[in-house]
Amino acid sequence: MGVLDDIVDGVRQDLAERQAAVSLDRLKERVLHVDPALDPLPRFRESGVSVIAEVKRSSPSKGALANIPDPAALASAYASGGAAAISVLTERRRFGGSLEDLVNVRMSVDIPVLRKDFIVTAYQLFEARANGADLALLIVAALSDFELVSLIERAESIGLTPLVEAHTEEEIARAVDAGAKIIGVNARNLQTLEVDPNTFARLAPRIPDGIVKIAESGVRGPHDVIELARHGADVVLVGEALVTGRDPRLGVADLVAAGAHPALAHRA
Ligand SMILES: O=C(O)c1ccccc1NCC(=O)[C@H](O)[C@H](O)COP(=O)(O)O
Repeated sequence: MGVLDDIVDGVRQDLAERQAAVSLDRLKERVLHVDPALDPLPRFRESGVSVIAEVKRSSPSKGALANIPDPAALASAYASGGAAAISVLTERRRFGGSLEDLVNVRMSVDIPVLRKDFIVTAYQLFEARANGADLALLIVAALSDFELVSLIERAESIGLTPLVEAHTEEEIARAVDAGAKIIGVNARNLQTLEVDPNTFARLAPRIPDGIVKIAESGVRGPHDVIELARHGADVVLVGEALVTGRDPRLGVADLVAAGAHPALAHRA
């Protein structure tokens, strides 16, 4: 069993417990009363590279990364540094996250918030929206074509914007065919955990114009942002470099400044 399958297995076990505690009908009711979702697309389509800054405590590849006692304070710092959105890892077993983190971050910022998790059922989408998420991650490698299409449709029907993640040429094609409006190219192979920094440059030309292109994983600093922008990235999603860096606000501000560099005005 690869790492991704192992993670999804644990996610399904935790999910069964939550489903036993809170019915889908109860979640649907909560979704009706939550504030409308924010649309991230206009910001992602602005000139310059947008930054999605991640709340990430630990990971399967690196173990413990950062003690984050107050995710809301971290998210506020990211927002004041100019982040376009916040990513919150809500998976518990391998990333140390929770839906509580999502709620706390939601209450602390007025920019879009992504639920970054291993979503395999509509129930998790309702959970995401009920707890204030504006976007939800859908990982192509974890889903059949039928599941991907139906989860995209379900997400959109409740106001969530799906970020569809791919790591290979074939997964990009599946994401495009499923109707993704935002595709994240993850440089990390989720079965082996290896990060190949050339993944975005190799796969971005496969993504049709009009679809927002996000470069995910392994972004270490401003130089990487400039390189990814040259290859057509609209957005970068950064976790480890920010949570292990010296100052989250300045860390984001440096990435935003790199992505706004005038030399990138005519980027691919
Ligand atoms: O980060 C991991 O080790 C990981 C392993 C298996 C599945 C997902 C994983 N990470 C989730 C992410 O996609 C990253 O947190 C995100 O792209 C940010 O990456 P980084 O900037 O390299 O922390």
